[in-house]
Order: sequence, then C-alpha cells, then structure tokens
Amino acid sequence: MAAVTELGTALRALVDASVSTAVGPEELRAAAAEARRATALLEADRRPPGRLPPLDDPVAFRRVYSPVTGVGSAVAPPLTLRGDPAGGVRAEATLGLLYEGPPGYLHGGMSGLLMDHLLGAAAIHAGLWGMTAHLELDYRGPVPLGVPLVLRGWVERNAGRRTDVAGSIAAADAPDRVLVQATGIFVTPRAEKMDAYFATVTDAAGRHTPPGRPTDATAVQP
Ligand SMILES: CCCCCCCCCCCCCCCC(=O)SCCNC(=O)CCNC(=O)[C@H](O)C(C)(C)COP(=O)(O)OP(=O)(O)OC[C@H]1O[C@@H](n2cnc3c(N)ncnc32)[C@H](O)[C@@H]1OP(=O)(O)O
Repeated sequence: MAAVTELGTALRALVDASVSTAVGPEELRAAAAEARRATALLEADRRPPGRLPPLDDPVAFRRVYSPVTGVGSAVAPPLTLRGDPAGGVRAEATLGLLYEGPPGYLHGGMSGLLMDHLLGAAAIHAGLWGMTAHLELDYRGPVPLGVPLVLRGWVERNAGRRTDVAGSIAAADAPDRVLVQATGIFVTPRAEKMDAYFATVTDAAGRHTPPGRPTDATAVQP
C-alpha cells in the first residue's frame, strides 16, 4: 500500500505539472522520455479488467485505483469519503488545473463524476448498494479551482431495489451556497443482471471473489 500510494502521489504531481507547465519543447520531450521509461517498468506485469488489484477489498469498498478515491490513481483527486454527521457522506477537496473546464473553473463533466461517486457512496453508506440508473445535475454557479470544496451525498428515499439520492458541491467557506446540485437514482440490479455483470470478477490470484455482504460492490447473487 505504501508503494502504491507513493507511485500515485508521484504521478499526480507529474500530471499536475504536465498540465500547468510553461517550459519549452525541449524540456517537454525530455519529460516524455522519462515518462516512457516509467511506463516500460510498469508494463512488465498488467492485470486484465475484471481482476481486482491485490490491495482492493470489495467488502470494505477499498479500490486503490478508483478514478475518484484511488490513492494509486494518477487522475483521482483523490477524495477521502467520510460519514457526514448531518447525514450521508462528505468529502473535502481542492482541485487543480487537470480538471479545468472554463478557465479557472471545474469541468462540468468532472462535477458529474464526483457527484456520481458521492451519491453512490451515500447509498452504500446506507446499506443500499446500486448502480447509477439516472443522474441529473443543476449547475448553479461555476466551481472554482484551487479553493477548498465540500462535496456531499445523502439518501432521499428507498423503495425496493431503487434508491433516490441527492448531493451537492459548494466552496468550503460558503457551504450553504450550492454550486452544483445533483439528484440520482441508484438501482440494485436484478439477480440475472448481477450475475451477467459480475460473475467473472476474480481476486488478484485469479480466484472467483465471492460476495462479502449484500451490499458488496462486486457481489454476485447466488
Ligand atoms: C463513509 C463512506 C462509506 C461508503 C464508501 C463507499 C465507497 C465506494 C463508492 C462507490 C460509488 C460508485 C458510484 C458509481 C456507480 C457507477 O458508476 S455504476 C456504472 C454506471 N451504471 C451502469 O452501468 C448501469 C447500467 N444500467 C443497468 O445495468 C440497468 O439499467 C440497471 C440500473 C441495473 C437496472 O436494471 P434492472 O435491475 O433490470 O432494474 P429494473 O427492474 O428495470 O428497475 C428497478 C426499479 O428501478 C427503476 N429504474 C430503473 N432505471 C431507472 C431510470 N433510469 N430512471 C428511473 N427509474 C429507473 C425502475 O422503474 C424500477 O422501479 P419499480 O418499478 O421497482 O418502482
């Protein structure tokens, strides 16, 4: 875990530098050569889709390469999710130029990614795991880069396999002025779909990974 985190931290610094640098073509080419060397090192052993990395724990929802929370991901902020005393889940983040849409502000699609994750996590936190069936966003104000943000997700209601969830993004110093408001419907897939989607998921050793609990992200229905 220490090595995965060390590489993820170094890669995030590299990616941030690569999108904010103002150096010339010579330095860019020298950096590209270094990046290709690092890629060759990592390519020596790769896992296919559907095989969990050794450090992932589907029962604890630990996904080290998640594009939102993964400590080993070059593109994840990465967010740390916590239970919110006000209900649901929350995370704090300060986002950089990697995620820029309008100059100085967050790309709207990135807000969608973050909200999808926060809403999904809120459902899981309530014991109601589901896949995103519907996600709707209202962009009420641009989300600034480089300032602390607070992201929230909470369950509105549940009926059977369907859970209605909501969430928001705001600046940490003005948490009541919502910049992005999200609503979503998360659905626990029917048994046949669970089986079709996840029956071949394996752990790092290639063994079928059995469900850990009903809300296990990779749970396969018996
Ligand atoms: C401290 C923190 C702790 C927590 C720490 C957690 C950390 C970890 C967080 C990970 C968070 C990841 C969050 C990302 C989550 C993805 O990214 S999931 C990937 C994107 N989503 C997909 O690929 C899903 C694609 N869609 C499908 O496969 C299918 O449509 C679904 C969603 C499985 C539903 O299929 P189905 O099982 O056949 O469901 P179906 O019987 O049609 O519908 C069931 C009910 O839902 C309703 N419904 C279904 N779809 C819709 C729709 N689009 N609109 C309205 N209603 C709908 C139906 O009307 C029906 O309602 P009722 O008639 O029962 O009232």
